[in-house]
Amino acid sequence: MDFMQQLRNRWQQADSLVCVGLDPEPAKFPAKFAGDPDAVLHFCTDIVDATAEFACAFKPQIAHFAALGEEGALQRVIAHIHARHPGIPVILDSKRGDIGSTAQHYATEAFDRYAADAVTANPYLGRDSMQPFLDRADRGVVVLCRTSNPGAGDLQDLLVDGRPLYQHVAGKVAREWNGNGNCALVVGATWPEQLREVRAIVGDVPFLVPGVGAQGGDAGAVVRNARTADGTGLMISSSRAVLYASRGEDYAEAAAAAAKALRDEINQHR
Ligand SMILES: O=c1ccn([C@@H]2O[C@H](COP(=O)(O)O)[C@@H](O)[C@H]2O)c(=O)[nH]1
Repeated sequence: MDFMQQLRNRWQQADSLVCVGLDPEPAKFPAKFAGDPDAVLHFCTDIVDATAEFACAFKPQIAHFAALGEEGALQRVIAHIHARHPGIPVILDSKRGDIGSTAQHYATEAFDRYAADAVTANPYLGRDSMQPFLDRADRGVVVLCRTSNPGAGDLQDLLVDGRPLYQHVAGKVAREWNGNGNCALVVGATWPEQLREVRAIVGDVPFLVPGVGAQGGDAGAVVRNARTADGTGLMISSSRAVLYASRGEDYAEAAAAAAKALRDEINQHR
């Protein structure tokens, strides 16, 4: 089943728009993982199993694994999600983008090496740099549009033909790059007004929305401004606020409670 169909099914079956981010930081792990050579793998799979019922997607962030030399753990975490929680799509957050011949290898990395269902991608090298991802019609391509960070506007807000650059990205993705229907957009929860504007440009294209939880975005405002007519269209992503809800022995239960609380808060506004 392709990424978009999996996502739609999951929105309905789990009644959830929550994406659980997997950003392992061993210094924040509970004490029981000290001395475990597979701590990253074990912590992440514990979190996955605890939060799966509340998740429409999981989003491992590649730098959090690669910086630790834990690419093997990333592969095994994704394999674990597919085996134990089939139907929950995995978005590899790697923000790739390069000339076409290199981008082809990034697509192979995300979809074949890691078996991700979707990947985040940086559009600023243009259409040819996105083509190897777009051509994988069964996989999702989640294009950076208006990111959640404080400096997002430095470049993304520059006016081009009277409109901010991020609006051009939104229009291009929705009208030119989405021939296979496999595109989504990253729009930060920290920018409710831009969420509303981008939704008006792109119709029902799904949004990956990081920035609730540790970055302070308002989940209710995200939903009110950016849901689609059927009350879906969003993958609202939280990493640290779920992963590190407790550093004690109850870390898995606390993560589950945080994911459930986010799901319930979101659903109040749908
Ligand atoms: O615009 C963006 C794009 C990606 N991210 C990533 O999402 C998570 C956010 O983590 P929190 O702990 O929930 O703040 C992280 O992996 C970022 O690399 C983003 O924050 N903003």
